[in-house]
Amino acid sequence: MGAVPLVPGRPVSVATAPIQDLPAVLACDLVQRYPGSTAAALDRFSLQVRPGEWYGLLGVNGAGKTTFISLLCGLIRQQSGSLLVFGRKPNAPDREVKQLLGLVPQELALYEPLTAAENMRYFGRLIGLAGAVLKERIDDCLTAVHLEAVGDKPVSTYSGGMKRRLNLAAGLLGEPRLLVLDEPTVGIDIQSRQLIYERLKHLKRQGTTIFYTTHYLKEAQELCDRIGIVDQGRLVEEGAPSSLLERSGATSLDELLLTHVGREHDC
Ligand SMILES: Nc1ncnc2c1ncn2[C@@H]1O[C@H](COP(=O)(O)OP(=O)(O)OP(=O)(O)O)[C@@H](O)[C@H]1O
Repeated sequence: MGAVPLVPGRPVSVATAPIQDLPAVLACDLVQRYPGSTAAALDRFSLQVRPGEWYGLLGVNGAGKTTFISLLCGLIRQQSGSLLVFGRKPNAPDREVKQLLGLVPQELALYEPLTAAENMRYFGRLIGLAGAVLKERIDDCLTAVHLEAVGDKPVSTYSGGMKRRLNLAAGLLGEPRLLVLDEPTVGIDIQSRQLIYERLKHLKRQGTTIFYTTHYLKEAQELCDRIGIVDQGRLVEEGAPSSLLERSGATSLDELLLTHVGREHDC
């Protein structure tokens, strides 16, 4: 593998570099088009996420956030450009990157008739966990999202907020270095949202890199180290929330986001 520039002018070799010296995400000139679509879902899209950073990708519906996350997690085939996660290609056959990455998808990926613990066992086995280690990870992750007391209940009996928390717990099973969350708190009350954010803050303190999308812009402003704004598949703004606002003169991220999107969009 080649050299990946983390700091301009200071390339590091992927083969020998410790994970923490590599960009968590390095995307260059991605172009992605769905079959039958005239407009590109991603249009020369580039961004870099530093290890240990909390990066928020914001944009209106249809801007391209989920498409980028799908590429990042190797869920769709990359058409053009380059993309590396800690120096590794997301869809490399050795699946090494899968051990570095945890995904909390927008759509709940849970089996309703199974209990929370059974769901976790299933997902844990998919990423190669087994035996006592798997049991310990399940206990830890259910406790982390305050579901340990109801782990033996079928998911069909859970509230929406509990399902969201279980979705997060499943993404934490492999102790990922990069946690990717696509609208992790959509449609849940402030209490469950708070719980999820507390857990994410804890993970960040431990060095986990967090990449997330949200429509809760006030929270993104408070939580993220840096924010990128995507519009019609292009990254149109990027920076620390405070400097973005200072630079643009906007009073909030909502206002800033609206200055970047075409009037035909709905938010
Ligand atoms: N499977 C698909 N087939 C065809 N077009 C798609 C598909 N998935 C997404 N698109 C289109 O690609 C563009 C980007 O969609 P994407 O889901 O990445 O946006 P998003 O920013 O995640 O939106 P949201 O905030 O609503 O989740 C949109 O124009 C969308 O209609």
